[in-house]
Amino acid sequence: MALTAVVRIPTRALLRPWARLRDSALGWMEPVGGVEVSTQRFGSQRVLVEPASAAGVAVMTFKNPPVNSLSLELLTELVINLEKLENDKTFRGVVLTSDCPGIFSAGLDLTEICGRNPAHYAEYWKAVQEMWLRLYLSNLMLVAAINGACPAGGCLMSLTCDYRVMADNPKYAIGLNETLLGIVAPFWFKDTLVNTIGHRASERALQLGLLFPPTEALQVGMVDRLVPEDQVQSTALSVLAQWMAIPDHARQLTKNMMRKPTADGLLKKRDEDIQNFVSFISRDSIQKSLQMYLAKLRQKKG
Ligand SMILES: CCCCCC/C=C\CC(=O)SCCNC(=O)CCNC(=O)[C@H](O)C(C)(C)COP(=O)(O)OP(=O)(O)OC[C@H]1O[C@@H](n2cnc3c(N)ncnc32)[C@H](O)[C@@H]1OP(=O)(O)O
Repeated sequence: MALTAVVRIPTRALLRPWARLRDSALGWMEPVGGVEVSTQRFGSQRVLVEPASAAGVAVMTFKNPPVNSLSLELLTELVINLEKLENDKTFRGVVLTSDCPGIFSAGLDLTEICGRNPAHYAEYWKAVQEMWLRLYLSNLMLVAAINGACPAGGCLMSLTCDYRVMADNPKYAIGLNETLLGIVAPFWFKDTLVNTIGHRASERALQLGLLFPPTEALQVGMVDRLVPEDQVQSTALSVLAQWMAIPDHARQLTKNMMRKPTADGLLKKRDEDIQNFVSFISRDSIQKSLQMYLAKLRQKKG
């Protein structure tokens, strides 16, 4: 791929995300008898975080209607809230789920990668990388409660989790469908998929941009369990309860041993990956494909 666009990569957003967002984490920590414990709902506008009834577990719910697209704001809030959970040693596990009926996440926000300038593409891609790195290398046990459609970036987010529970509804599908939009899933999307379903299945899924209905997703290993829609979150919580029985230290070291080499692939060339993305996404032909895809989505209603 030609590396033509050279852009300045703004770092302010993700190095100090707190500086950009009004922190609405009221009630995050309450001093009780000199010990700080998390007691109530916190989070931010688009990412709600609620301690579950089981000790040590939180539910992180994405609320970015209509489709939980991964806007820059949502990505930033996700990273902030994850970091808060990581720093609060009372939490060991998190369920990730959606507040948008029938949709886990529609993936990257197409309005962030269409019709903007190179500096914006760079800032946005850095936020996507940051989301992936933080989730993929999280010390917390992460379980995705996939309660709806889960294409592209939404699928990637779920693949960073340690376990995936999906609603058994044939209307929903999950997969990395980038080629259908005329774009190419980056190597770290590919690596995450290969680590989950293996090389041959990934090769086919990525080339064809396959969106798997739940039964097929289970067969190929993209999700770990299917349950009726109203049991997705409770099942995710009971899976976490089983994982909690494993000593954290040993589990965390094992997770890191399994995942660090993949994450290092991106960490070693983050800036190059951003330059690649910016030069690819800025091409006229790619912008035209994305505009046509967005127009088709918008026309669906009309
Ligand atoms: C070298 C690097 C290369 C680049 C690598 C890029 C990597 C990742 C790619 C992505 O993640 S791109 C995003 C891919 N996502 C999709 O293909 C999903 C598209 N959306 C849908 O299929 C459907 O919207 C849905 C999620 C199945 C939901 O269907 P539903 O019928 O409930 O809702 P819609 O009417 O389709 O949509 C409502 C509303 O939302 C807008 N919208 C949908 N998806 C997106 C999105 N990803 N980004 C921004 N906006 C989105 C849709 O246009 C509608 O808008 P309005 O008409 O209400 O204005």
